[in-house]
Amino acid sequence: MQLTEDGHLRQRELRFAGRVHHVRTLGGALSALLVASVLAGNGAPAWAWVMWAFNGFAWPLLANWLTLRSPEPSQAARRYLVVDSAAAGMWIAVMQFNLVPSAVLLAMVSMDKIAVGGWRFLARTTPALLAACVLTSAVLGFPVRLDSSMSNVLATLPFLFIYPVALATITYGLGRSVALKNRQLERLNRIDVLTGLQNRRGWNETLGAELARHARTRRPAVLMLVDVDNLKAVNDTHGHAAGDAVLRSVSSVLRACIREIDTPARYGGDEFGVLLAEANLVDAMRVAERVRTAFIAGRPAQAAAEDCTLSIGLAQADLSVVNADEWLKRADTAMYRAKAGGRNRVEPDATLVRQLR
Ligand SMILES: Nc1nc2c(ncn2[C@@H]2O[C@H](COP(=O)(O)OP(=O)(O)OP(=O)(O)O)[C@@H](O)[C@H]2O)c(=O)[nH]1
Repeated sequence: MQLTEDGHLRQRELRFAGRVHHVRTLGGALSALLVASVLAGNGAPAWAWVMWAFNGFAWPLLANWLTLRSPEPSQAARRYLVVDSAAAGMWIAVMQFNLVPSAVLLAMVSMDKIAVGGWRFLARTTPALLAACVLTSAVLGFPVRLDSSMSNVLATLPFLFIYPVALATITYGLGRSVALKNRQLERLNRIDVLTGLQNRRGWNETLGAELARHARTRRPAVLMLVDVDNLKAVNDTHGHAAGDAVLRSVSSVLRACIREIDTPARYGGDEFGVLLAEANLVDAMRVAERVRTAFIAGRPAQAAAEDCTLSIGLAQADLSVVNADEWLKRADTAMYRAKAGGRNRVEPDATLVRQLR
């Protein structure tokens, strides 16, 4: 099933909300342990335990339920993260600033805000944390008991170890998937959608690399430029889809007629190219002839009806070819000679002609 742009956006928002939910559920349970150890040590009243149970175990479920019902889950998730910060501020005050649990709670709450939205998001949530902390402390009469007992420290350890590891695992996974998507995009940027061949951008790089190799090793290479004859007539008479079918059939012929080490590409609208590696002039002429005749043999009926054929120009790499543009220009000149000579033919560029004689 194909998703609309809105559908994709919502799915992305829901994935984000899902991640926030999992982290909050884990953080809620782990922080409940450290808060419980301080509450127990301080002989906290019943209302504190009710709030503890709600915040540690019911709030993650409620926040997730509200987030999923929201038309904008991502924004809702961020809103409830601000509530999390406020809750942390409140618990720090309720724990009477018990040093180790308070410091760890503050560090973890800050860490997940930075993981979600960087320092800006931390700055957005910190006022809520401070306000809740000051307000709660004021209501309780500003009690301060900094000492942390051994049981406070032990109850803090699971939060201290498990939470950062979980957060780092999620962050690493996200980083990997972004890197993977970037690589996919980079690949797609070099591919022609209609034919699946390399596009001009990718091919130009391939040509540059081949020229550099030639300068180093003097290994031969020939650039073959293929232009479809009369494609406009196919488009005009039989429609654009018929023209597309012709272009696809050219790409199939190219693939079928060349070797693994050769690189075919769609160079422009109805222009194709093949980099024939390790090929001399005689090899290249033979391949080009094979391409020309194979296309005629297998071309779609509409292409045959419009006398749609291939004009092919060849240019060999040599040391006077300084860059890919120069190489292409030579092949282009040869290809236009093929057009001028009546189309449906193969022409080598002028330097090759001299060698042939
Ligand atoms: N169907 C289709 N047509 C395309 C595509 N890209 C370019 N064309 C068409 O290719 C045609 C190229 O026209 P021309 O340059 O006049 O070439 P031609 O009709 O093949 O004639 P000659 O090259 O002179 O033999 C134009 O009609 C373009 O619209 C494409 O992706 N699909």
